[in-house]
Amino acid sequence: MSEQSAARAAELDASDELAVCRELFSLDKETVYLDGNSLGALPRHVPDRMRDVMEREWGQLRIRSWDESGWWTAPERTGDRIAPIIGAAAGTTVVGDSTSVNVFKALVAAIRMADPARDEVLVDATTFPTDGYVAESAARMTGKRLVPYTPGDPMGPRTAAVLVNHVDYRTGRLHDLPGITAAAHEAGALAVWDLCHSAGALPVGLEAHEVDFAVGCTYKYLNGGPGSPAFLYVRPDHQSSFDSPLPGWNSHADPFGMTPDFTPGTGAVRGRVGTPDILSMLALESALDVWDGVSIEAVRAKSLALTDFFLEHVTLESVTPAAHAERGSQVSLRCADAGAVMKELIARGVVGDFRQPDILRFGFTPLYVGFADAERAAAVLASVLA
Ligand SMILES: Cc1ncc(COP(=O)(O)O)c(C=O)c1O
Ligand SMILES: Nc1c(O)cccc1C(=O)C[C@H](N)C(=O)O
Repeated sequence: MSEQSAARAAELDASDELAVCRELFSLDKETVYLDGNSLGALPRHVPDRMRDVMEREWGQLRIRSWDESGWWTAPERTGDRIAPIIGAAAGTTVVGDSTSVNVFKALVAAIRMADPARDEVLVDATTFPTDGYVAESAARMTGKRLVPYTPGDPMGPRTAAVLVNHVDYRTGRLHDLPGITAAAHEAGALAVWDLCHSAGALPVGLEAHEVDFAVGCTYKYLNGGPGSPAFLYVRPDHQSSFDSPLPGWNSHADPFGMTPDFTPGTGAVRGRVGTPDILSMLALESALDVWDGVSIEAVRAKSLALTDFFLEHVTLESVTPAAHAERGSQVSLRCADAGAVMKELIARGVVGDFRQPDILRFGFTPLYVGFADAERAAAVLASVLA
């Protein structure tokens, strides 16, 4: 890579308003970390917070912490921290369970909300596998037919609901959330979005686009830590009719009434099921501090600039669209022997990942990845390929 590229990267880093955020994360100089679309980096302050959670809240206060340390309300409170990042209002988003489980809740609830005469459930033809598996089971359980959906396909009077990944995990293609949601509504159907690869990476605008349900994981661009709980969004005007297929005592209007009959709670709590995974939840809540004062628009602008820069400096074929409107926050390159090439990249300090059959995937997390990282990754890739 030329000195010119390095100088250009330095210039871009110098004028980057988000560059200061990198210091908030635990990273090492030897590594270019481009796998935040799989597991986000650790915000430096989280271990101290977790020490306090373990030693004081759990160790000393024990059971009292459900109230006194706010454990009981952590799912809604943490949901309210995520809501502005995905363009949602307070009280619409709850944190808990995995994305897979939340896909099940959202999709079955959407099917139950649709006209029962509608017999088709559409699922993104290139979906991340778990959504497809869950959708197949949800369709089978509700007596519907599962139909693969490619954005642009018509929806009609048979469509009950459509489930789409906002950003394709393999190619990094950004799907048209406003357009697909509007098309679903025009056809009389409900739209469910999987935001795993867009939450924290780009503006989503759930409320503005009247999305019915959305789910997403928090361990990628939201840096919640391995296996941190997912989120579930229910549109405000659907909340009173949201009929969760997994009602549990935590979604009951009066959990400690412990009555045999189920009366759903109001608002976001309906999306809860059982006892929340408090340690992971509180690590996530703490990790979200890095978003204080950060706008998702600034994150998007830097993400596009970073991926543009990287694309300009690589020679392999990109399967990630060149058009900004169709690009998430990753670059996926087609490469012969991609598995072995990625192994070598990692050995040389550039961490991305490999996806079957021939994809090198590089995730760009604007809060901690800079232009010098992109430049070094492209240079190391060129040397591995040579
Ligand atoms: C689009 C998408 N949906 C779902 C998941 C995973 O869901 P879970 O957290 O339940 O494993 C991932 C990544 O693992 C993903 O990329
Ligand atoms: N959730 C993961 C895990 O538990 C282990 C390894 C990777 C993951 C991932 O998140 C993969 C990711 N969703 C993907 O886009 O491929």
